[in-house]
Amino acid sequence: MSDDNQALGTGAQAPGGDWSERLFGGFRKTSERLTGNLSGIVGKSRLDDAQLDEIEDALIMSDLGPRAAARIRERLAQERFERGEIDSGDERAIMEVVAREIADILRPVAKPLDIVAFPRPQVILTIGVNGSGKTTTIAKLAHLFQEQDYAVMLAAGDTFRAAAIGQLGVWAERLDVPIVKGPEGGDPASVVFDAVKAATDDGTDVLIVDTAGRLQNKRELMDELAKIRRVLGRLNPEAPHDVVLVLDATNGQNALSQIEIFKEVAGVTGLIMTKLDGTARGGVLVAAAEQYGLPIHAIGVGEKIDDLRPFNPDLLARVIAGIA
Ligand SMILES: Nc1nc2c(ncn2[C@@H]2O[C@H](COP(=O)(O)OP(=O)(O)OP(=O)(O)O)[C@@H](O)[C@H]2O)c(=O)[nH]1
Repeated sequence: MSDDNQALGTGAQAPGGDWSERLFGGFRKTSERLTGNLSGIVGKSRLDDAQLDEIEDALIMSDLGPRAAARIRERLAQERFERGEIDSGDERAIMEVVAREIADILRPVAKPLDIVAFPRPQVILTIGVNGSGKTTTIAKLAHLFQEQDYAVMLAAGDTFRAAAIGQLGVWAERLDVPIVKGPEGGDPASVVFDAVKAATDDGTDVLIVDTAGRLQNKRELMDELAKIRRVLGRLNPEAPHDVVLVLDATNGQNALSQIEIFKEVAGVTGLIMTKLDGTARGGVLVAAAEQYGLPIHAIGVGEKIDDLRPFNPDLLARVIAGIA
């Protein structure tokens, strides 16, 4: 088992330079944007109200969202009050405060996806718009659970597009995990029914279900998910145990409206944010945590099978603030 995946399962930080280097590399653009936005402000004058306003605006411009920005501003104002004056020229001291508040925002939502369902299988429904990285994330999760010695099965519940079924099939073959699929245009609920039956009969620990993410037709999506839930419930009243929304960080604030919609139509129980590598919009992770308080299970920082990282709030906060 790799350190990365062990860490994801336990929520702890894995040792080893490679792990952190890749995480830092992934978040480089986000932290550069944040520090870039702030560097024109801090160090200019005393940390007065006007400057705090500018810092708040810069945090909003860095995708952290108005609520997190207001919290950070408040914390800076408080520290200035308590400690006398934060030297505004001391960028490091300011970024330490920023990181502390971000960590406080992220800590309550850090929750690894643990396999605890009894009876098995634990059914994880994955949802998200096309292109969010859902299929890749399913593969990464399957790999992670395999590494933890769980028996994994996939269900190709996105019967809307042949490509989606095919892509998941390729991953299943590569990972050597069984997959249950139906014909293109078939009934997703019937695929899910077959999958739960097969997983139960085989003593599978985790069943990861792909679903179609057609947000353009909310009603249809809602009906489809409701039907999947009904069918699942018939076989196992506890299922689905998890409804994981996969979000693409490069969508920035749009990712937040997706949370809003999917929460309403699908009863989201947790988030995985992907493509945090190579985007300057990683601040949206903080906005999502602050606004919705939904558990964040992991983050995607690349296209490779082990590019799913644990959600480590303290480390992430420092990485985002550029002081890790
Ligand atoms: N850089 C980066 N690319 C990613 C990440 N996760 C997924 N991708 C890529 O994003 C693209 C879309 O990923 P998919 O997994 O196919 O997304 P999907 O949501 O299933 O999309 P559809 O197949 O269109 O339904 C692929 O090229 C993936 O390799 C990530 O964390 N980082």
